[in-house]
Amino acid sequence: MTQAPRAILLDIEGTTSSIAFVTDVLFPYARTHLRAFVAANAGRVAPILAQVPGDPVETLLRWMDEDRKETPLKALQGMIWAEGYASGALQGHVYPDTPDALHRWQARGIPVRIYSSGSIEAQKLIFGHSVAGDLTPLISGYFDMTTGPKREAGSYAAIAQATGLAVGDMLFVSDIQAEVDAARAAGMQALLIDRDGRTGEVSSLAEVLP
Ligand SMILES: CSCCC(=O)C(=O)COP(=O)(O)O
Ligand SMILES: [Mg+2]
Repeated sequence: MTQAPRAILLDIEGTTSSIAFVTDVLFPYARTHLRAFVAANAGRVAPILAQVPGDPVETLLRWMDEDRKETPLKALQGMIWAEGYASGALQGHVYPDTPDALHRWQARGIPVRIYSSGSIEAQKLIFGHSVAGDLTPLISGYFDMTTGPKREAGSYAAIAQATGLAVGDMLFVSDIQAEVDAARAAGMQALLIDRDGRTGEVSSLAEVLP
């Protein structure tokens, strides 16, 4: 029998927040502001651009078109979004059941952590400036691709080790089957969420440890 999870690990895009917010709002915002941001912040972005082959800006634009989960791209997107959130141009989308679930799990003493392709800075921004207010006090930790790719079992083992929990005590929720499969291959509990209610094991976080 599967034991009750002692901690929860959540994906963002398609899980806590809508895919449309990421693809139709966040990604275009970063694309539109990339050139001006790089020009205005040459010193700050130099270490990031040094990790990008070829003409860095052209490569970053191509990576954006291909939705590549490259660490330098994710770092730069996070820096550009920071300005958007600070100015009020961006507000992080979360489904209404997301803050409800975070409060419910906190009341039960179940810590919640995030694992997303977005940089840790970008993760803190979407929850810190969300449509439901600042949700960061309800989140115990953040993991991004610097821990490892989301479709590799080793990443989930590394997250469990970093949190000091047995991997089987954690429950991961994601809208991507390959991520759920990787978590299960590591021995983590996992649930596939489909916000459209078609193919997932759940369609809302209200169904996760209700
Ligand atoms: C932190 S919000 C932006 C998410 C992002 O950049 C992305 O590529 C989607 O990542 P996820 O792993 O949450 O599906
Ligand atoms: Mg996702």
